[in-house]
Amino acid sequence: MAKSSVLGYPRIGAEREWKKALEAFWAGKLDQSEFHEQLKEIRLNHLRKQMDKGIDLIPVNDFSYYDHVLDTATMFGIVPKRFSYEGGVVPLSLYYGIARGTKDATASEMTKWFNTNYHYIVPELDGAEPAITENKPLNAYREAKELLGIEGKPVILGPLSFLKLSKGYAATETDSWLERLLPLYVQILRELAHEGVQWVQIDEPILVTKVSAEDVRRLKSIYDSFASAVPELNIMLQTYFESVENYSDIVALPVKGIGLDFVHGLSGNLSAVRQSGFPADKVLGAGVIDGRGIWKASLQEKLALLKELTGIVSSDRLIIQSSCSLLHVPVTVQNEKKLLPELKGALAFADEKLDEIVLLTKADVSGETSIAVELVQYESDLQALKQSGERNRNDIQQSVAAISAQYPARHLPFTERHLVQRDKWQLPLFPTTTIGSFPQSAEVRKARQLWRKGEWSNERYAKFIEEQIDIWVKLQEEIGLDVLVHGEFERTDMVEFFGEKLAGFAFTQFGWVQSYGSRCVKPPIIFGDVAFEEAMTVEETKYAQSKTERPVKGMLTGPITIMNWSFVREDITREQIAYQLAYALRQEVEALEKAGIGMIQVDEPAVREGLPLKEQDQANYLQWAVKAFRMTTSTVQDTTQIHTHMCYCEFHDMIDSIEAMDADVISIETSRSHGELIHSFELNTYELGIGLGVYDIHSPRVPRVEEMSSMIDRALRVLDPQLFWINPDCGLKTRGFEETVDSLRNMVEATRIAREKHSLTVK
Ligand SMILES: CN1c2c(nc(N)[nH]c2=O)NC[C@@H]1CNc1ccc(C(=O)N[C@@H](CCC(=O)N[C@@H](CCC(=O)N[C@@H](CCC(=O)O)C(=O)O)C(=O)O)C(=O)O)cc1
Ligand SMILES: N[C@@H](CCS)C(=O)O
Ligand SMILES: [Zn+2]
Repeated sequence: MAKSSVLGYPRIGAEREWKKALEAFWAGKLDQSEFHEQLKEIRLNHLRKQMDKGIDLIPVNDFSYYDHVLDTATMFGIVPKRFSYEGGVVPLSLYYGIARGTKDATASEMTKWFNTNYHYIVPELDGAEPAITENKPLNAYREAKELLGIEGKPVILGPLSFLKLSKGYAATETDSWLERLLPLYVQILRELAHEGVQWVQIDEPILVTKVSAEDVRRLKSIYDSFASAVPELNIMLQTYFESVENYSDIVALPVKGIGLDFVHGLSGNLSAVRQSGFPADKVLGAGVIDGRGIWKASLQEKLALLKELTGIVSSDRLIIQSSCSLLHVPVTVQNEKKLLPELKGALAFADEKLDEIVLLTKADVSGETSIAVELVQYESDLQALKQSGERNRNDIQQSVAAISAQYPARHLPFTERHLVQRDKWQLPLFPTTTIGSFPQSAEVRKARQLWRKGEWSNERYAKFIEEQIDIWVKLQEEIGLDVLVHGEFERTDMVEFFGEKLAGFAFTQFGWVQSYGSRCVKPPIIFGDVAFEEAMTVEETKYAQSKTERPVKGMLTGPITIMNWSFVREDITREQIAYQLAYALRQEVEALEKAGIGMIQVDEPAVREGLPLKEQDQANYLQWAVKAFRMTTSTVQDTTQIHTHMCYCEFHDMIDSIEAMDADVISIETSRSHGELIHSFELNTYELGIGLGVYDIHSPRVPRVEEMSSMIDRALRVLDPQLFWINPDCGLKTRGFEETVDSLRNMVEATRIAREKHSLTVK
């Protein structure tokens, strides 16, 4: 008989109690033992929930105090050299220091977890002396067993993925690093086996990306050594987010189970299983319930899929599970009270996905009739959404089809636009600017809360926002910035804000997901056709511009980012959704221009994260993503300067596409990866305006002038000084007031020094 499982459960809690505990601890409002107690309570609640729902194999060690990749690194004593660490259990202060930076040391780089909006802390191997500091999976297993009687399934990030996601070593050192790490993994697994653990889930998501022959060899040697060290342990080699490359090598590995994604890797994995079969001595972890989407599954379709799979793998060798960890979806639909019934009826978050998994397993164990009622209910819920008027707006569909039939372009090419814009704007060498947001202080959030509750009128709230703009326009002038912003005080989140004003979106009340550390996002749901209804940003931008002679940049979130940071409908393609968004946002760009705003930034930080994991799908995605950006921005006059901004990922492999977006200026995150992006510009030419972020905004640490000067000097060795801008890495909404002002003052000072140094050499 099939069993049920999930690959991981959200950490944050239905009311974000995890986030609140972390932030209270950091703020000194919880002492360490209270903090541990609160987190334990949250962890146990999550395990209890899975047990009560009837999940057979419940994951443990998926919980984290910040991030599971950081946990793996610290479990092996891998701590960046710049922190003082002399071995042993990594204390919480150091753990959070690595993640968030300290007064004396910068934080580790943070980057996207594959193609999701979750960010992990990149382990730095350089100079590390790996040694086991504590067996975290074992501790988690013991806790679940002793306190709840749960026979947990420890989850561990596998060695190949861990190495591939780390930095600080040369490719030629991969084998020697593997040799150092393998005995540690073996020791962890031995202790688990000794404890009587039955199943261990070893995550190797890297296997869905292009894997070299060398890596396949490494994979074999890793799992051979595990098999000979702990033959009694059932290892589920788990993959997710796409279909595996090298199916036949993977299923030949000496492990008990192979976990495959039959949602996001459906066609590849299913055809591999169909063509090559599945080994008779192994268990198939069938990821049939979407771990990162929010829609109810069609149980009928899932049963048909499972029927096909059980034709190849007998039920007793099948585990019905989520396609990936449920970390990427909100906790429960149950508390949502404000959604349209046809929408709410079609949603499934983490807890509802547990129900779906249990239902499908029940159908396998007791026959389809045992879930007959649910089968009918699910189909009727999905039908109701399909028929919603919001999904069937012919006017929008026709306009978007007409506009997207042509390839959008500005009137003049950049080289000519650049000259016209130089004459118009008369900016100094190395213009300084910021990315858009200024600190969202407690006062700002409180004001918004009061307004949302109806305790503040629209007028009072608008007045409050204007006061914030006043303060920051003055401050920006006083600090000496050249291109100002209004500060985005009216915005909760850069996606949610726009979604709330466009047609076709819905918003949950509690649908939070972890983005990085304690920071969460509440992705909007694009469930209908998207349309512009009224100007969204003109009032605040115009107001800020009225308060200064210096240019104020208008600030929008781009179509691809809005799409990638929302949960989207699945009845039309992502490309179609992107064009609908682009058409709506173009109307906002035009409204800003009409209101006299001559610099407009269209942020696209999430372009990279939407890049398909399979190389063969990437060019097509980039082609329509670039087209959507150009649809948004290309109808403006030549003198109007279009900016864009990107952060949070590696961009070196997509510089050509970034250039094809044809933005007059891009500001791009560089500093947290310690300038690695600059190296890419040594290899690629980039001939549009560019500001490389000169300081990391994720850390409360105020960067020194010399640090920024050296970033600037390094960048100017490879970039055209005439096209170079100076700015922070990203928006400043998460920072405090004083550190922001001090950091910007230092940035302006570093710019002054650079201008002095370079003014003679630049014509
Ligand atoms: C730039 N990034 C973004 C990503 N994805 C997005 N969708 N948006 C992004 O901006 N992905 C990549 C990066 C990730 N970076 C961040 C940066 C910062 C945050 C963040 O600060 N998140 C906040 C929540 C933001 C928000 O919507 N705040 C609301 C308040 C909501 C709230 O907490 N309300 C309280 C009551 C009010 C109070 O007393 O504070 C409640 O409901 O209890 C607002 O401003 O009104 C966070 O706190 O985690 C996320 C990703
Ligand atoms: N304009 C946004 C971009 C964040 S990626 C901000 O400044 O917060
Ligand atoms: Zn950013």
